[in-house]
Amino acid sequence: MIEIDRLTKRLGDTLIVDDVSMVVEAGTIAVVVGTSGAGKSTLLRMINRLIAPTSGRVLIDGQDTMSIPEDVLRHRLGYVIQGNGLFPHRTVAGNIATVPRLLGWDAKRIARRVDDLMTLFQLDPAEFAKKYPHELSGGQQQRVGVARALAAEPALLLMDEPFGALDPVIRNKAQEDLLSIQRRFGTTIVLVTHDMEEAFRLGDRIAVMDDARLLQYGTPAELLTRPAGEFVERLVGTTERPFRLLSLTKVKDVVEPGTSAGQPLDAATNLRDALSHLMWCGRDTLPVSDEGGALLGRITVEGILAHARQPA
Ligand SMILES: Nc1ncnc2c1ncn2[C@@H]1O[C@H](COP(=O)(O)OP(=O)(O)OP(=O)(O)O)[C@@H](O)[C@H]1O
Repeated sequence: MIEIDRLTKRLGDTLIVDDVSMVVEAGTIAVVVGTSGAGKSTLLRMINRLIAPTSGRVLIDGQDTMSIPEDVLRHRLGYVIQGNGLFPHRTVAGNIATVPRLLGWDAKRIARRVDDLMTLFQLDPAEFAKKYPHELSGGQQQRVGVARALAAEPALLLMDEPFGALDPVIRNKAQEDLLSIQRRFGTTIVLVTHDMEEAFRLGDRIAVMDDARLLQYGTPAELLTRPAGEFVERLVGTTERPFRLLSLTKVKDVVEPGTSAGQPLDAATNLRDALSHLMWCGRDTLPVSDEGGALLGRITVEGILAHARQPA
């Protein structure tokens, strides 16, 4: 768990981060969004003490970070920066092995970990381990950047626009990879992004910053249904709001009794995808099944729209 307690950064007369408090529960993802220059990166860097706060504190699992030696802290907190920051003269394997080497892991354990991570990120070790960053595409470089940050199995991961340079298709894939890794290891993540779609997709909670201050910190549903003011409302997007709300609910939550013709939809599908699927197939209704294939009932366009009008 990360507790940010009245954290402030002042440079001269300018407040870069102004009295920000928020708690990131263990095993969850907090996404920080906001305008350019709002102080997001500075907030993130104060968590791992790359930037010293003017006042306030950060507690990690109850321990004040000021009482943890800086190098120990940085090894405990994985950190992924904009544009990946890979070492150009180290191979892919060498880059991923950086922190485990610093921590003195034995060679076998490092090799196994590098191999596992490369496989997880769909970079075939036989093909990529000995390549250098400049021989990779932008998307592959970013995946190596995330793999490197995860190498020493940090319980906490700080990510500053980690997928900023990726095109939309690879970006989706990278987000999926991150979510599956986060679920597998129960990693606690603080991620900064400009992309509201990304925030809604990844965030258990979203922090909205503007002009050095934290305007709201809440679940995606809270931001959509109870925005704390006009700025948050505009940022979460008035026109996309019904669709964002739909993407927060699963088919299993609005399944109706009854049967229907057609190929069943998986109950874990979100309502936004379900609606576009129904429209694509030109149907008003489809059966719903669980992951084992057992039929649970049906979903209707009418039921989805009723939910969009009246979110739970
Ligand atoms: N070392 C510094 N000296 C002077 N000003 C700084 C310094 N570091 C940051 N700032 C200013 O503080 C403000 C916040 O910067 P920060 O990078 O935290 O914002 P951000 O929300 O991450 O922005 P972006 O989304 O553009 O990356 C900016 O106006 C920036 O110019």
